Amino acid sequence: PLHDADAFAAMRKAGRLAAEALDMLVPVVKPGVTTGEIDDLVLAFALDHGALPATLNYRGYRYSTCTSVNHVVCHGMPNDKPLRFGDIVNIDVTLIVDGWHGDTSRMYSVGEVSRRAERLMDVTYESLMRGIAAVKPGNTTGDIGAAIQTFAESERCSVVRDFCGHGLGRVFHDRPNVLHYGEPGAGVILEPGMLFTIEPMINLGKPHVKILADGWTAVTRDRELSAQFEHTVGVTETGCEIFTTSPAGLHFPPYDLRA
Ligand SMILES: CCc1ccsc1-c1ccc(O)c(O)c1
Ligand SMILES: [Mn+2]
Ligand SMILES: [Mn+2]
Repeated sequence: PLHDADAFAAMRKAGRLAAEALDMLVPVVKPGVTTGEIDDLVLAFALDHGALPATLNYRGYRYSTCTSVNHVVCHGMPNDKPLRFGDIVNIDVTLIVDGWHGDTSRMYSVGEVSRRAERLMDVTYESLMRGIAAVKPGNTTGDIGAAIQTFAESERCSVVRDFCGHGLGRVFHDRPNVLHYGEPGAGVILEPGMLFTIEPMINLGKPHVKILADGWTAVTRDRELSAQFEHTVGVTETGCEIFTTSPAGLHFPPYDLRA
């Protein structure tokens, strides 16, 4: 049977709103703004649109976003520290719309950033898109991970192993786990109707991560830069549909704010 049309319609709505929240932040993310202010804006955006952030009070996490700066790999907590010229920051938003989850994250450049930071963000975005290109019925989650790992490592970057993509829908996290590394043909066979995220974290240095004393913040052990992009996708009869594409075409930096 065709994949569940009602679920896809609901996921399009949730995914689009989460992408619009990230678009809204493009003119906001600049030197001097704090990640706490960014978090407040996303909560207000969600409430203004009748949505709720999925991370708020999720497993004791008390924020509407994750804001992961420079060598923070993921789960960076919003705080009162101003972003600095030259920082790169991942902002991760999951919005619940009519009970359905749209989960997406993007990188933002604060002012201008180094060529190596630019290259890392480009490699990470391309890694995500290579993973998405592997999504079609009959392929497996291992094909997704192998595509990401092969490309990232061909660019002399490394893949974080400690966190993975995940099934979602009316719940935030479900099976299958979607690893960002692995062997072709391994894992779960993809079928039309499956809903999951792909959210590779790519490091300039070694893959190793440690969790800070706050119990959330994951950082690279070697303190080298890390980047992440995340999309929510649905498997169709012929491939997949990306639910979290930027309606404004603002996929990755440097966003041309001069426009
Ligand atoms: C901070 C929210 C959270 C807490 C435990 S895992 C997690 C999280 C954060 C971003 C995500 O994209 C995700 O799938 C889970
Ligand atoms: Mn996310
Ligand atoms: Mn996720």
